[in-house]
Amino acid sequence: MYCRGAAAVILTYDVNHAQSLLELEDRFLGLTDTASADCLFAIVGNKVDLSEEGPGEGGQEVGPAGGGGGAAPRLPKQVQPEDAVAFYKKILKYKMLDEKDVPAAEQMCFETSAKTGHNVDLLFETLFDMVVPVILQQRAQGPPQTVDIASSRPPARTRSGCCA
Ligand SMILES: Nc1nc2c(ncn2[C@@H]2O[C@H](COP(=O)(O)OP(=O)(O)OP(=O)(O)O)[C@@H](O)[C@H]2O)c(=O)[nH]1
Repeated sequence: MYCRGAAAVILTYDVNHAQSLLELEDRFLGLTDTASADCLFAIVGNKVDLSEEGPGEGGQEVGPAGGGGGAAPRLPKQVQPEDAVAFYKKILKYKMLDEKDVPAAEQMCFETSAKTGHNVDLLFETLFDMVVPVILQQRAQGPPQTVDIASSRPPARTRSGCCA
């Protein structure tokens, strides 16, 4: 229901939890069936701030200890970028889309941290840069997909009924 007519879908998993990527495929991919035919898909591995290989608060790389300073111990990263790329390619297959007609997998797979903000702006700016021109073009070309009830005229009064 939420995906109906969607121009872009962001599928998010936890980089420290391999099962979360599998669940995207098993449980959530089918939910995108009602998205628009040329819908864009972004695959987002979140919570990189918790993983051993992830960036620190300022975006710098840190070691397994989490950069010191009492930070939570880092977790071994369970999902690698290439796993996300493979999942993106599975989506294209599922949607019967040709790789030539869609943005490259590497462009649509991100690793983020909602906690530190790492790559969050990049994710949304990349998607908006792709989606907004498409939406503007659709609006310019076709009739609106919604009905403006404020502009519709009231039905003409007709005389009817048993006493008319
Ligand atoms: N460290 C860290 N915690 C996060 C991040 N994003 C979300 N969380 C935390 O993860 C928990 C679940 O976040 P939700 O936004 O509810 O995500 P969800 O997909 O509904 O839940 P989960 O499947 O449990 O991750 C919350 O405690 C969040 O604060 C992140 O990038 N880094």
